[in-house]
Amino acid sequence: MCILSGTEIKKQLKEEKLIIEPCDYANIGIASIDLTLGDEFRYFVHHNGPVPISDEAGAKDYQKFSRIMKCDDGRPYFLGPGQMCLGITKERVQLPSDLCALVEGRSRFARLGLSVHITASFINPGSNNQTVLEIFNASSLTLALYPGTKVCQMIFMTMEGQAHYNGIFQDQAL
Ligand SMILES: Nc1ccn([C@H]2C[C@H](O)[C@@H](COP(=O)(O)OP(=O)(O)OP(=O)(O)O)O2)c(=O)n1
Repeated sequence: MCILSGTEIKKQLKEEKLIIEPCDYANIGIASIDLTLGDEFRYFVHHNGPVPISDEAGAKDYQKFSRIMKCDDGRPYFLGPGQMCLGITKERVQLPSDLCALVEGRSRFARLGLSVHITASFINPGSNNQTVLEIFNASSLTLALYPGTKVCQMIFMTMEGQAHYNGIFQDQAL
């Protein structure tokens, strides 16, 4: 396994091996690219009874217990202490079959208690989608999430062998 440097990320983007849309080259760091927060958030609503965690749970199951809020015109989404919501990156990332990726937070926001995923950091080779973020506020403060913020970073790794994701989250919406 090898992590791509910023220079290698730019090279693969120029060769259109790796596709990120829209792509701002200024967001490429020394070994990752920052991705920005889209303007839709999914929050959970009260539900009577337990929600099953089982292999039969489909991609749409969590949507039954939730609602979408759109935050346009520069308005933030307010995430209270201990609350969780789903967000989605503005960028669509298309990985070739010999690259996989990790989505991770940025240190400056982690220090404020913001987690951009809850134990789901892995992006499969061949994935082609906007990344859904399982955002959690671990602090005692209310956090204001602004669409367009470079909220997370993606790290790219080469595969030993090739594989192509074609699962339920391919081409997903929030
Ligand atoms: N924070 C994350 C993590 C993953 N994904 C997307 C990209 C991954 O390629 C895809 C599948 O991820 P997992 O394999 O972790 O998910 P599941 O095991 O639930 O789904 P599947 O059965 O399709 O593998 O979901 C995402 O949008 N946001």
